[in-house]
Amino acid sequence: MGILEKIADIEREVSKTQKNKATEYHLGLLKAKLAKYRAMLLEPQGKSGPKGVGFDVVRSGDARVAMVGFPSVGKSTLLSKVTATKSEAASYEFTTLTCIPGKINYNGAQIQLLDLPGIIEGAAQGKGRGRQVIAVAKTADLILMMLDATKGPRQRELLEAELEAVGIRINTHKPNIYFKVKKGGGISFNATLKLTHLTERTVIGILHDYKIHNAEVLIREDATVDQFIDVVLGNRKYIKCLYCYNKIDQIPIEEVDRLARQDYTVVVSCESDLNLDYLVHQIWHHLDLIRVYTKKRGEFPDFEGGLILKRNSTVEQVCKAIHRSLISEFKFALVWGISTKHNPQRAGLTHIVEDEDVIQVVKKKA
Ligand SMILES: Nc1nc2c(ncn2[C@@H]2O[C@H](COP(=O)(O)OP(=O)(O)OP(=O)(O)O)[C@@H](O)[C@H]2O)c(=O)[nH]1
Ligand SMILES: [K+]
Ligand SMILES: [Mg+2]
Repeated sequence: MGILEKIADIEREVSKTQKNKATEYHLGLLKAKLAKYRAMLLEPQGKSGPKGVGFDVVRSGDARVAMVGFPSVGKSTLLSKVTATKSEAASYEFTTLTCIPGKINYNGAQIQLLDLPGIIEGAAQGKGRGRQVIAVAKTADLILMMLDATKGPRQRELLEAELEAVGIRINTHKPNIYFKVKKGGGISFNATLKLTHLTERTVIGILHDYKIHNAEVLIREDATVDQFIDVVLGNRKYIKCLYCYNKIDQIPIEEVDRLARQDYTVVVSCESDLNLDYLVHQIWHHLDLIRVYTKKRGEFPDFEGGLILKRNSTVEQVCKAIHRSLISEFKFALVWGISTKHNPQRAGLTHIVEDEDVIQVVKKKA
C-alpha cells in the first residue's frame, strides 16, 4: 500500500471515530501516524517532477509576501497593478510558471511581493508545481491567499488544507509547550493548568509512537493533540495569512459586504482598481513592521531615512540596522516616542522600541 492510501485510510478512520474520552487516546495515536506519513510525503524524492528552476528568487527588501491561489484568480494581475513589475496575465490557467518578484514601496518599507503559479488540489503531494510554490510560501513573512470572489468557500478550505499538510500554520501562535528530548529518565509530564484535550497517557502514547522514551514535557496552555504533535515534530512554520478576494466587480454588493467582514480579509478588484490601496495598507499592517528614526546629537531627526524593523525590536536591533560595529561602541541610547515615559529617556540595548520612535545612540569615549 502506498503512502497516499495509508493516509486516506487513517483519515477515514479518524473521521469515523467519535470524539470522546474513551476514544481520545486512540485518536491521538492515529493523528501521530498521520503526521508521520505526511512528513514522508514531503521528503525530497530526487526522481521525476519539475525541479525548483525559477523559484529560488533572492530575498530583498524588508519583508516578503507570497501569493498563493488557484489558477486564474488574478495573482499576476495584482502584481502588475501594485508593483512596477509586469507579470503576464491571461484568461487561461497556468499562465505563470515560475516565481516572479515585484516590489511594493509603502511607509518607507520595501516589500517583496512574489507572484507564483496557480496551485491545485494535491499540491502538497507534488501535483503540478505545488511543492515548489509551497516551499516558497514557507519562506514568506506573510501569505497572501488570492481567492476568486465568484467561487464558493471550498477554494479557501482546499488551500488551507494544502498549507496545513506541509506544516504551515496560519494565523495562530506556536503552542506554549516546553518539550525537550532527554538521554534518560523516562518521560516527565507536567501541566500548569487543567487540560481538556490532552492526557498524560495520550502524550506518552504519541511520544512512544515516535520512538521517544525520554523527554520533558511541560504544557502551559490547553493544547490539542494536533498542537502537541506540531511541537514534537518541531518543523512547523507559523505564518500570518491575509485572504484577498478578487473580482468583486462580478458579484452583488451584499456578497462583497459579507466577504469583507471576515477576519484577515480584504476584498478587491484588480481589474477595476477597487480597494488596492487598502490591500497594500493591510499587507503592511499584517507584516507588523515599524519605522524608527535616528538622530545625531544637536541635529534634527532624519525623518527621510527611517529604519524598518519588526515589531518588538530592541535598541540592539536598531544599532545593528545602523551599523554592525555600533554595538561595541554603544554606551546608551536616548529615545523619544511612545516607548518611553520621559522624552528623551536613557535606554539600554534591551529596550523595546515602538513605531515612530526617535533614537540617538551615545557612544563610549574612544
Ligand atoms: N472580472 C475580473 N477579472 C479579473 C480581475 N482580475 C483579474 N481578472 C482576470 O482573470 C484572468 C486571470 O488573471 P491572471 O492574473 O492571469 O490570474 P493568475 O492567478 O495569475 O493565473 P495563473 O498564473 O494562470 O495561475 C485574466 O483574464 C484577468 O483579466 C478582476 O478584478 N475582475
Ligand atoms: K491566468
Ligand atoms: Mg499568473
